[in-house]
Order: sequence, then C-alpha cells, then structure tokens
Amino acid sequence: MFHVVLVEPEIPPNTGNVIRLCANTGCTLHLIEPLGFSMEDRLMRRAGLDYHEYAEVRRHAGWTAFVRDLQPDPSRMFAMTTHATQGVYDTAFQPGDWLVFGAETRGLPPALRESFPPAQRLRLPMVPGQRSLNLSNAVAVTVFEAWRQNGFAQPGQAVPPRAPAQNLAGLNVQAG
Ligand SMILES: C[S@@+](CC[C@H](N)C(=O)[O-])C[C@H]1O[C@@H](n2cnc3c(N)ncnc32)[C@H](O)[C@@H]1O
Repeated sequence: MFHVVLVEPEIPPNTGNVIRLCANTGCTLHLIEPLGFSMEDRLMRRAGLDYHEYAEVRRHAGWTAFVRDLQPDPSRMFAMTTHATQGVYDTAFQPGDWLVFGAETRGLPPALRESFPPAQRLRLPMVPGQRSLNLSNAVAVTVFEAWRQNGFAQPGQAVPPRAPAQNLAGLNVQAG
C-alpha cells in the first residue's frame, strides 16, 4: 500500500515492530543503512515474530543508493519530523506514497530533512513540552492515517470512494 522508509534505524525492537506493522498493513519496508544492529538480532526477530516472512523488507546501502535505485516520485515523499508545521492529518495520502522516518536518537539528518519541501515535512501532534514519539509508534499512527484515508484498501483492490465524515451529532461534514 505505502512505502515505509527508516533512515539508519538504531534500536532492534523498533524495526521488528515496524516489520510486523508492514506485514499487517501491506506496506513495503525500506531500511537505509547503516543499521544500528544486525538483521539477525534476537530482539528484532522476536519483535518481528518472523513477520519478515510476510513483509517485503528491502535494504539500501544509503540514501543516495536508495533514490538512485528506486527513483521514488519526489512529489509523493514525506519526511516525518518534529521540525515541521504541516500536519499528518492535514495531508492527503495516496497509495504508493513514501513515508520517511528518522533514527531514534538523531532523527532525520538536517540536510535530508531540509531537502523536502515544507509541505512534505509532516508532524504528528503532541502535547506541549514533549520531544518526540517512539519511532515504531510514529510509523504506526502515520500508516494507519494514510491507510484510513484510502479506505483501508487491500492489495490489488481499487481504493474505495471516501465516505463523507460525520460529526458527533451524526451530521455529514465535508471530508478533509
Ligand atoms: C524518536 S524520534 C527521533 C527523535 C530525535 N531526537 C529528533 O529530535 O528528531 C524517531 C522518528 O520518529 C518520527 N517522529 C517521532 N515523533 C514525531 C512527531 N511528533 N512528528 C513527526 N514525526 C515524529 C520521526 O521520523 C523521527 O525522526
């Protein structure tokens, strides 16, 4: 459905959780090296519960190699960062979009982050004073918002038309 891109992830269970999430939601996972662990790491495998057999996981030697080899459409790539003003919930996602996440302790490298147009740098809301979400949680809520917008379409299935959103009083409101 979507491409999830983890740039230089560091903590094995986070990547394991994301492998499982990608299997659950039909996303392709791209891991941008260097990784902070071995793919054989026990904690990563336990979190992934061998879901890597069900998720497509591709490794890339670095960001440059990733872009060169896959040539993702730059207009459909989104950098997930706390250094953004555009909200995930104000963005319209399409099947095949590329959702790019930074490393646990460092986030996205500033030069890479700044290479995305401001409208494609997206932030998840947090209450004031919070630094960031856990990486695998950030991936999960972003993928589910993007998937929700696309009617939870299944692989090989056309995207169902969006039903009008309803407010709490049950009145139709304009879909955002
Ligand atoms: C644990 S966070 C990185 C924290 C890092 N110290 C920083 O300041 O960016 C790991 C990744 O999760 C994603 N993330 C976490 N919280 C986020 C938020 N509120 N909005 C958007 N992305 C977020 C980003 O891709 C981030 O690079």
